[in-house]
Amino acid sequence: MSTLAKAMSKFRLAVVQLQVGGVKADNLSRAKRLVKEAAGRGGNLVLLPECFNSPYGTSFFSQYAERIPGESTELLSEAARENQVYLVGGSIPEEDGGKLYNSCIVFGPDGKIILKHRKIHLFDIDVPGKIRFQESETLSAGDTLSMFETPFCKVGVGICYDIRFAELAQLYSRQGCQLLVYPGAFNMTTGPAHWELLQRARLIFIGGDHETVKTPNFRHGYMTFDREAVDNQLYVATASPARDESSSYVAWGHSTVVNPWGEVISKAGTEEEVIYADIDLQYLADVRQQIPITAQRRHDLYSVTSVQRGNS
Ligand SMILES: NC(=O)CCC(=O)C(=O)O
Repeated sequence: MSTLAKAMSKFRLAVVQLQVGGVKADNLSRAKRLVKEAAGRGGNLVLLPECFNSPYGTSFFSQYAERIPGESTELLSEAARENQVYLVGGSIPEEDGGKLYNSCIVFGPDGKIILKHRKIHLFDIDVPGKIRFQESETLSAGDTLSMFETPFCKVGVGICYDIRFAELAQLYSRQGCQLLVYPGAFNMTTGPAHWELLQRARLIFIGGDHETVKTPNFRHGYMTFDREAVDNQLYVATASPARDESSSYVAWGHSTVVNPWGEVISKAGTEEEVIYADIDLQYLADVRQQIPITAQRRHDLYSVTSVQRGNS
């Protein structure tokens, strides 16, 4: 492997576990300060939490919502450019066409917007006596997969509840993503039960040695798998807000990075902090060689079929 290839086979991921309060300006200035801190400690790609600029709750989305570009995204663009980092801007409540979305904006090191991911799966759950949350009461769902290229690897983006849907991660992996990032905000009920488990579960997929995906277009409600080989072992990173017991929605915390072997390689506590993980793509390749699930797929027994939603 050439020296350049070796250099590009590793990069530093920084995950900002941000203390989020009710004053947007304070959240933004804290976020900008910690992005700078992350870059100063070698972060090449920086991840912020879900709803990093405002309290997370259906009663807050409309009050804190912004158009994009707007106050929060312009600050993030500046932070990405000033620090020369890829910045996955957590998420913010977005207003567009009279609708509200939970939106993640990704910026390149030049500060330009690379993509916008609108949360595809809205967080609607009801665990009697524990938690009831219905994002769909105020938010609309996105309908597009979101991936971006970096000089290091291809990255797939989901927001929090999106992590529960293996099909999304599988589509990302089949499209060649080697890192999945999820700005999130699990809670004190599902956090201890599922947060880490879901991240570790997203790593390994039954490889498709003859399948990949034409660029799926959710707008037409279908996913099509064609035949081409890609592996499905990846790094997974999640960013949570710091825990605030006084807030109406208490975030679990414990932002985490998991490697392709399923090991937790970096994990935050519950306070505000930045955690770091050195992503080694040669290691990912080694794991894929050691557990060659792609080549072992039993196409004679099963295959992945297209999904056609009712409407076209
Ligand atoms: N903000 C979210 O989508 C929360 C998802 C969550 O807590 C879960 O259990 O899933």
